[in-house]
Amino acid sequence: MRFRGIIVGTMDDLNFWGKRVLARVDINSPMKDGRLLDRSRIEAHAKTIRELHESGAKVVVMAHQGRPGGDDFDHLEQHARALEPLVGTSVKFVKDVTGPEALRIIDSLEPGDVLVLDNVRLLAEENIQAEPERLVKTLLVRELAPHFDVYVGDAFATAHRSQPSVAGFPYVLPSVAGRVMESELRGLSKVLDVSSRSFFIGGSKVDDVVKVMPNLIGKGTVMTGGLVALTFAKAYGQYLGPAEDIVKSLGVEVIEGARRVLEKGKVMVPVDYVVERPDGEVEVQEAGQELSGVPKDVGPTTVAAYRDVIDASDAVIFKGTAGVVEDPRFRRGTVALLEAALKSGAFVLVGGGHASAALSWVEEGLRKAVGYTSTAGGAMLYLAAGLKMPGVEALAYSYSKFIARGGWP
Ligand SMILES: Nc1ncnc2c1ncn2[C@@H]1O[C@H](COP(=O)(O)OP(=O)(O)OP(=O)(O)O)[C@@H](O)[C@H]1O
Ligand SMILES: O=C(O)[C@H](O)COP(=O)(O)O
Repeated sequence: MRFRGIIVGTMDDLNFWGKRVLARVDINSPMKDGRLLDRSRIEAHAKTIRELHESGAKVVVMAHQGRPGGDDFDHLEQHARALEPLVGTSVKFVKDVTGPEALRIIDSLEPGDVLVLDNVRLLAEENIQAEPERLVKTLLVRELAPHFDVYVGDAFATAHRSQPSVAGFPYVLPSVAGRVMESELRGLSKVLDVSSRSFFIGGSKVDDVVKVMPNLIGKGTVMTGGLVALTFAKAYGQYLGPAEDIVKSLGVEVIEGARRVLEKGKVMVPVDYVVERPDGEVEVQEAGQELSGVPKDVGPTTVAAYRDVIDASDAVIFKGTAGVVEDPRFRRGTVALLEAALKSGAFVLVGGGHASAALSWVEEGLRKAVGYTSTAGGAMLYLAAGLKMPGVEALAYSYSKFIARGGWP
């Protein structure tokens, strides 16, 4: 398939019967207290895994959950259990990635078997980002690649990361796009190039947002929520009270990056917050004043201001959440903004694990008005900003090196 001037192979290009397939998917899901809060990514990628199983491949699933040190950093056993009914066969799980136990099971698989490896980010080197020449030298690639015939790159939501599991294997194995990767590339390239659009960008991955924002300024009004909003409020010189330390913990380079974005153009920040006081009580407070607690959602006046922008847009691109949605007390801003977008008649694109999960809290009749739901938040923004996606570039390289030349073993 062609995508923005490059060609990547798809699963239609290969016969998988009896082949050892390493399928990198993105089933990184919202979790709280060790429990999965949402399974939409698992459901999305199950289609790719099921097709490989039914094609008689020996399927090994590689994925991550969370980031080291994060509350949602966990094993993938629950994910393997959740996949089983969706894939239609028993799913093996091994609490290992490149160790002897994993390799023993990989080498013993029969056609149609499915094995899920443990969280690939348990390996320190998976958490680096580097050029392909460095990625192919990692232990992860060197240990696993010899046990496989083909790599299926399905982790579109992680394709903006130049990490070994995402952008290393296609340089040493014949590789094609999985069904999620294929549909996201086809779907998003259609919906991202619309005229009058606005962006709601929230959530906690401020480093990603600050990186792509310079390319979004001028492409539509940007409304912010979550930690992204607090960072830009700080960059505007707002005093955040108890939230000062939270923003400072993101790092000086992130705040400086936000300031550089504001030199290129303005972004909208909340005019009121829902704060959680030290005594646990919740109240709405105006921005800019001495906050009595940590801001954990946007307030009603902000929703009203953002609604005016949304109503004037032909398309609204939604990434991240307005509040700490793991806590039901801080979901109102996100749900209200999603409902405003869905009622506005604009084309609504919702991207990301938590943002897509938030759709489930919107009343069902309204939910149907969503124009496109992407498994990716950050990666979708990279695409909207026209930035390179290492995971897609790697698949394009593999197509030219292996697939196009009939290099399929
Ligand atoms: N004010 C806030 N303070 C702290 N965390 C916040 C705040 N608002 C939102 N968050 C956190 O942001 C996270 C959701 O943002 P995130 O950027 O991960 O969105 P996403 O839709 O999952 O996109 P992606 O797919 O890129 O991860 C949630 O875990 C939520 O708790
Ligand atoms: O949820 C996501 O955005 C993807 O799984 C990538 O996760 P990351 O931002 O921790 O790399």
